[in-house]
Amino acid sequence: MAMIEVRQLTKRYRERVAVDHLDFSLAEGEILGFLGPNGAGKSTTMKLLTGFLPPSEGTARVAGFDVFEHPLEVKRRIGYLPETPPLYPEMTVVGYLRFVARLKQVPGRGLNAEVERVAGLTGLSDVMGRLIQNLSKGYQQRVGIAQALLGSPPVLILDEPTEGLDPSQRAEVRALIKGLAGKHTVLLSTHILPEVTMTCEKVLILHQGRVVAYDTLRKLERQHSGADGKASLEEIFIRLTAA
Ligand SMILES: Nc1ncnc2c1ncn2[C@@H]1O[C@H](COP(=O)(O)OP(=O)(O)OP(=O)(O)O)[C@@H](O)[C@H]1O
Repeated sequence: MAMIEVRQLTKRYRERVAVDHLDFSLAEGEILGFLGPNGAGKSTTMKLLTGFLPPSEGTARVAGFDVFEHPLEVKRRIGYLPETPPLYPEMTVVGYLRFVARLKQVPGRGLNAEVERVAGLTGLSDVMGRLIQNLSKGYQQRVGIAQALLGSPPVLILDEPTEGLDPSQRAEVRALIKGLAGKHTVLLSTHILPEVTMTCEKVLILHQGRVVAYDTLRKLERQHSGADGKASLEEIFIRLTAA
């Protein structure tokens, strides 16, 4: 069974078509690099998949549940890092993570251990008592990733998870995401193409709401290679999103 299955998914904001008859699916344990220039429709697709927005047309299923018919079943199976993480700046890191864990119905007895587990994974253990508003942007981003991982949901939807991180934090988060493969199904949106090359086997490139490439990275590179050798993901991206 596909863990994410999107069929003819379409979203219009008045006359603007943000997502245009999108089709893709992800098998269990796959990581899909979800790419596209600014305004291509990535965040809108992620909001449709997580039930934050209703579609204009088409269907989306997560773990076999229709996103719009069974929103609670879907939300229980998804960890979502939106473009702007939903943080409460006046809370401490530990207070916030415990709060989200309760919202996600992590059982009371295992709650502290689960908070510690995600804090360890995201490198937050040393800042648990600090107020979120006093953390650097990179650490705030880690808190956003940590809340998505709470409860170990089978599907993770990460909208630019390394945004605002410095190069070493970025490498850490990349390794973390790579480590999620196999155990979690991950939809990963990013503008950092080497990140995709390092973490994803499969890539989907959106342009003006439509799919312009959807394949394994290896096949795309082969397909776009010329006499001068193998095309890089960056070259492929620029070529397909130029118009
Ligand atoms: N609430 C809204 N009302 C009207 N138009 C919107 C709304 N949200 C997004 N759009 C438009 O829909 C299109 C897709 O936007 P979206 O944010 O999904 O793109 P994106 O690929 O995530 O871009 P970025 O990489 O800049 O985050 C854009 O043209 C955007 O202006």
